[in-house]
Amino acid sequence: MSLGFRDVACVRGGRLLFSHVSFDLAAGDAAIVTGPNGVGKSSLIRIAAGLLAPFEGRVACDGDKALLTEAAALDAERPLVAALRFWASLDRAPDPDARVARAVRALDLDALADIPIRLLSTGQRRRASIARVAASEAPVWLLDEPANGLDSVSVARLEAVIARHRAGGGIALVATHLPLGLPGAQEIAL
Ligand SMILES: Nc1ncnc2c1ncn2[C@@H]1O[C@H](COP(=O)(O)OP(=O)(O)OP(=O)(O)O)[C@@H](O)[C@H]1O
Repeated sequence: MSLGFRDVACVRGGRLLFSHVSFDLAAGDAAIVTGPNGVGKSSLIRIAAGLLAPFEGRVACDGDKALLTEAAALDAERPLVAALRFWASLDRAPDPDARVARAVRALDLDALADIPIRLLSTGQRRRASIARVAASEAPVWLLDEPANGLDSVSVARLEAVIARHRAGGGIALVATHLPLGLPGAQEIAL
């Protein structure tokens, strides 16, 4: 699996946000996208996800992708585990229930399993969204500000989940303005 940007430029609303962004990520690699508000970090993640076309350059991705953005992308009315199972059952990987169970444990969400998404706190909902990505077991994770709203214990859990993903050969591309421990990650400073 791999994810590569070659001389990628991004234009939004007629304005050039960045250009000549190149990087290559292979199995086990991570990159952190940094820069001030409005520089284009979320836009870069959306380009990697295939939701936004690059203005110039090329993006190559070999492997299924899982995307985390500001929106939880979980059914607000469903209980947490049911909402996660909905997505997990659509993934290519086998055994959705086991994948959800592993992700729920990793994000310490067991006690909230039956609570509807709409009743979760900001940080709990963010942990649920991270669990959605983790449960997908997709090889390429695209995470936009995953640490937003998390307390320090949850940030440590997020770091551990990403580390395990990489140890299993996964790739993580992470936009963040908060410090995040991703050992050996490349920095893409916009
Ligand atoms: N759909 C759009 N149409 C026009 N301009 C847009 C659109 N979406 C985003 N922009 C602009 O693109 C610029 C970059 O936005 P983006 O969300 O990628 O930045 P960011 O680096 O992630 O910012 P932040 O740190 O505040 O999250 C901003 O000036 C924003 O207003």
